[in-house]
Amino acid sequence: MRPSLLHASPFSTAGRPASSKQTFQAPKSVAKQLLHCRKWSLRPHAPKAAESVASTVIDEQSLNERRSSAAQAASTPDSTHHKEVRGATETARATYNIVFVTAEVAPWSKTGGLGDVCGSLPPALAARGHRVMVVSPRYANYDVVPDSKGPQMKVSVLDTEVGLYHHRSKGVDWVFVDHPSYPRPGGLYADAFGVYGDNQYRYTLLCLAGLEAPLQLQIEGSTFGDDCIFIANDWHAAMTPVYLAAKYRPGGVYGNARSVLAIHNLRHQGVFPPKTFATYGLPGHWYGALEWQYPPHQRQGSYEEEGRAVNTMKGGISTADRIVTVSPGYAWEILTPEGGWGMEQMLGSRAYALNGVLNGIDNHDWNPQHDKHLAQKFSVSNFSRGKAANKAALQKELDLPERPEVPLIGFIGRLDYQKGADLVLGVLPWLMEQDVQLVCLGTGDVSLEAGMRWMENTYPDRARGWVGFNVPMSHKITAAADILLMPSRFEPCGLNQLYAMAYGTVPVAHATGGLRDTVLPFNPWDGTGTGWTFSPCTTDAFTGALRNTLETFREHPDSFKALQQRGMERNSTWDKAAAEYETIFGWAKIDQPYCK
Ligand SMILES: Nc1ncnc2c1ncn2[C@@H]1O[C@H](COP(=O)(O)OP(=O)(O)O[C@H]2O[C@H](CO)[C@@H](O)[C@H](O)[C@H]2O)[C@@H](O)[C@H]1O
Repeated sequence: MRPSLLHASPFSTAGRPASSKQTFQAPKSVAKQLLHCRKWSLRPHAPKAAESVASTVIDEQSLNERRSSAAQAASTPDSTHHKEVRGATETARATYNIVFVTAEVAPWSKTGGLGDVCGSLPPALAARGHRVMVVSPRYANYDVVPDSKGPQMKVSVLDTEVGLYHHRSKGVDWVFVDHPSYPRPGGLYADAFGVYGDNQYRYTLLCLAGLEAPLQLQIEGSTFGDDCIFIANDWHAAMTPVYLAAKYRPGGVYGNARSVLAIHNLRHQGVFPPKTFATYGLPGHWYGALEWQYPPHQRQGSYEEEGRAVNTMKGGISTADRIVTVSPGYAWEILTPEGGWGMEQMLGSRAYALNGVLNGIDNHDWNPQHDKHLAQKFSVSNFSRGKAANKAALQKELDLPERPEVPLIGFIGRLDYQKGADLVLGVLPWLMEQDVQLVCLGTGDVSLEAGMRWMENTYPDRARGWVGFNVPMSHKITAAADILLMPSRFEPCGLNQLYAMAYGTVPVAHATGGLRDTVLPFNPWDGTGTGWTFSPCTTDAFTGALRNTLETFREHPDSFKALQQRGMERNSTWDKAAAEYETIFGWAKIDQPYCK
């Protein structure tokens, strides 16, 4: 029986459209006020005295210790410059201590692309000579960190204590934050009853642990020190730049550090009732940096009070030194009312600090030459045979007629508004008349899950709707399919089209965000392109693109094969993105901290 798992969606809260009354306190003026309140605590009572327990409370003694350990760390080889010889010219490339703070990291935790990126960009940066740490929750007893050893250290944050488990692989220091609130029988962020009520608390702990780990965790004889670049990923980590600006810098720590807010999806902003501001332990005058005012027609009532809320993503946008999104196209779209989810004006005010860097893909996990999930591995030199073997294996596994000549179409993704699964159901009646096979894998919205089951029941000889989150199956579909559907309404980058192209599968995608940046439309006249794009995002436009795709598949097999080959030859490695991130870190270091 096929699993019907309730997939945890990464929504703590939905993002909402623009406010006409934004109340944002200019960070620089805040910084001036903060000069007068350097000593303050995140919690009213004193830290625990136990030696192994470090504290986030900043007092003069701990400040001095931190200053000296930062100076010590600065003298370790990792934070010095190293030289790279390029031909006859010797150039110095700065290396950085980089700290990712993220709610998920593959292979340990993943509900979507955030996990993939945070599992594969850090090793790419480490391979370029940087010292890299990734701080993420320990949702389960990961086997890389045996329980018997216990956490390497404990740190006091807010009103509690978290353990830090360290594991080193791929040149990266993976730090898992241990706290009773992380492991849950449901998903990472939600269960059958909805999103967890304490997500704000859980991810505040993560941000603070992410700021403490570089200062306190001894790794191979030294800490990362306080000259770091923090990459705060999405709303879960967006309080990292806020704390850096409101708590650490005014306390004399992390003066040389910089923060980068990485926006993978602006729709999810981490919105909570205004009264919860008190739980952050921030001085009252920082409320304005987080406050968000919704106009009456956009209020949902669940989080706001008279339209007011604290919005963690807004806090990140208003305090981070730099902002990065996961494609250049999306960096532009979030400055528009259509793509900004209410943040377009805030982001517009920071446009000079905003860049788009296209995601790469993990060249080992998502490589048809090494993929352990495939019935037959293949490369660009033998992809026709390899894909045919994988197609036959998938048809057999899913009990579909084993027909090599029929176009096999795939869809993989969250079943929600963003991914346009409803558009797949919308084109279904037409598509099912075209003698094709369709295999969908996804989970999310209950009505769309029901739609998938209805599809399979209605077209048992040509459609399969697998409701669940299944990584091996996603690899098998990507390898076996001839065509992959990505009718996303918006797509900050999108990884499935990149995986598809690397596996010789031709994407048919809505021309939006990262999809427009990566899927070059097929041009039959000059033989260029790697797929089909369509716009507007309607079933008619989608049908038109699919009609062209199927006609090319059937009537012009050589053109289709050339399309597949061009996709496989496309360079999607992380190295290019890692180099672009380096440039941005350099810009961040040249500038003064945005909030100090
Ligand atoms: N049912 C299922 N079973 C198994 N695997 C499944 C699955 N559903 C999805 N996946 C996998 O999850 C990942 C989803 O990647 P996307 O790029 O679509 O990310 P997502 O929208 O979550 O993330 C956000 O962040 C990423 C990373 O920056 C951006 O690319 C993206 O546009 C943005 O919305 C892929 O690896 C996919 O194969």
